[in-house]
Amino acid sequence: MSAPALGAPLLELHGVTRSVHIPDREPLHILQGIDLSISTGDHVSIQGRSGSGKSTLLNILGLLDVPTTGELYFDGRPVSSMGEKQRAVSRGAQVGFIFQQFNLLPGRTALENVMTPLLYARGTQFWQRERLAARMLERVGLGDRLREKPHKLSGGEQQRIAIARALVRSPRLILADEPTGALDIDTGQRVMALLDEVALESGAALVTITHDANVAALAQRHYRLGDGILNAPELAA
Ligand SMILES: Nc1ncnc2c1ncn2[C@@H]1O[C@H](COP(=O)(O)OP(=O)(O)OP(=O)(O)O)[C@@H](O)[C@H]1O
Repeated sequence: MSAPALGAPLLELHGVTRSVHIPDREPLHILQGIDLSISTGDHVSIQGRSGSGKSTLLNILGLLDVPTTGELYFDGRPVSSMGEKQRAVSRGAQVGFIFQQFNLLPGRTALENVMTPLLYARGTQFWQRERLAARMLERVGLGDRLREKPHKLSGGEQQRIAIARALVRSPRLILADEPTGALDIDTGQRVMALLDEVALESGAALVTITHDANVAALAQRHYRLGDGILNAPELAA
């Protein structure tokens, strides 16, 4: 399959809600009718207070969870028509995740960590996994630390390994959940600049979830989530 043109819609949400039912209590309506369109090459940020539903939305965007009502189209395909297995396959091939606490495997080297998503890949990606992982680590400036284990590296370096791991399968969508939350301000800014650059270079869409207004402001479109509703975007200056 050839790569999609930049600017083509990758994710479309129409009236997406998410509610949870807790025994003996009123249902909790976490997301209340989200409309959102994200294209390849976009960098979108979503800012919101703790408990506003950011992780719930991220789980839906990343095919980890499904809307209660409404529809999510991933690459033109309604997610409601996909079974759990199909969602898992699409997620593995098309979505890269970056977390606040890096979530690296502690006993494994930088290279082994970045190779992990390729263990489930098929064809060339599988056979060339060591070369692809080394190339990604070089791209994030860690070409000389391939055999290092995470505990020997700084927070910023660990997050760069996580970026390499998220990008190694050339996903169409990168979801970053508080990517600078465990870093100091300067390191966080450098890591975000790198993430922005490598995402753009790969043609992926980048969605950054953050509490931090400075991190949010790096995106082309900046949304706020509050009371389960997504506001109209603020465009970057
Ligand atoms: N499965 C669940 N059962 C009960 N309540 C839930 C469930 N999932 C989420 N919630 C509640 O829904 C609200 C939104 O949760 P969510 O984790 O999406 O918020 P968030 O914006 O990511 O918060 P934070 O920034 O603190 O991580 C919270 O009040 C949370 O307690």
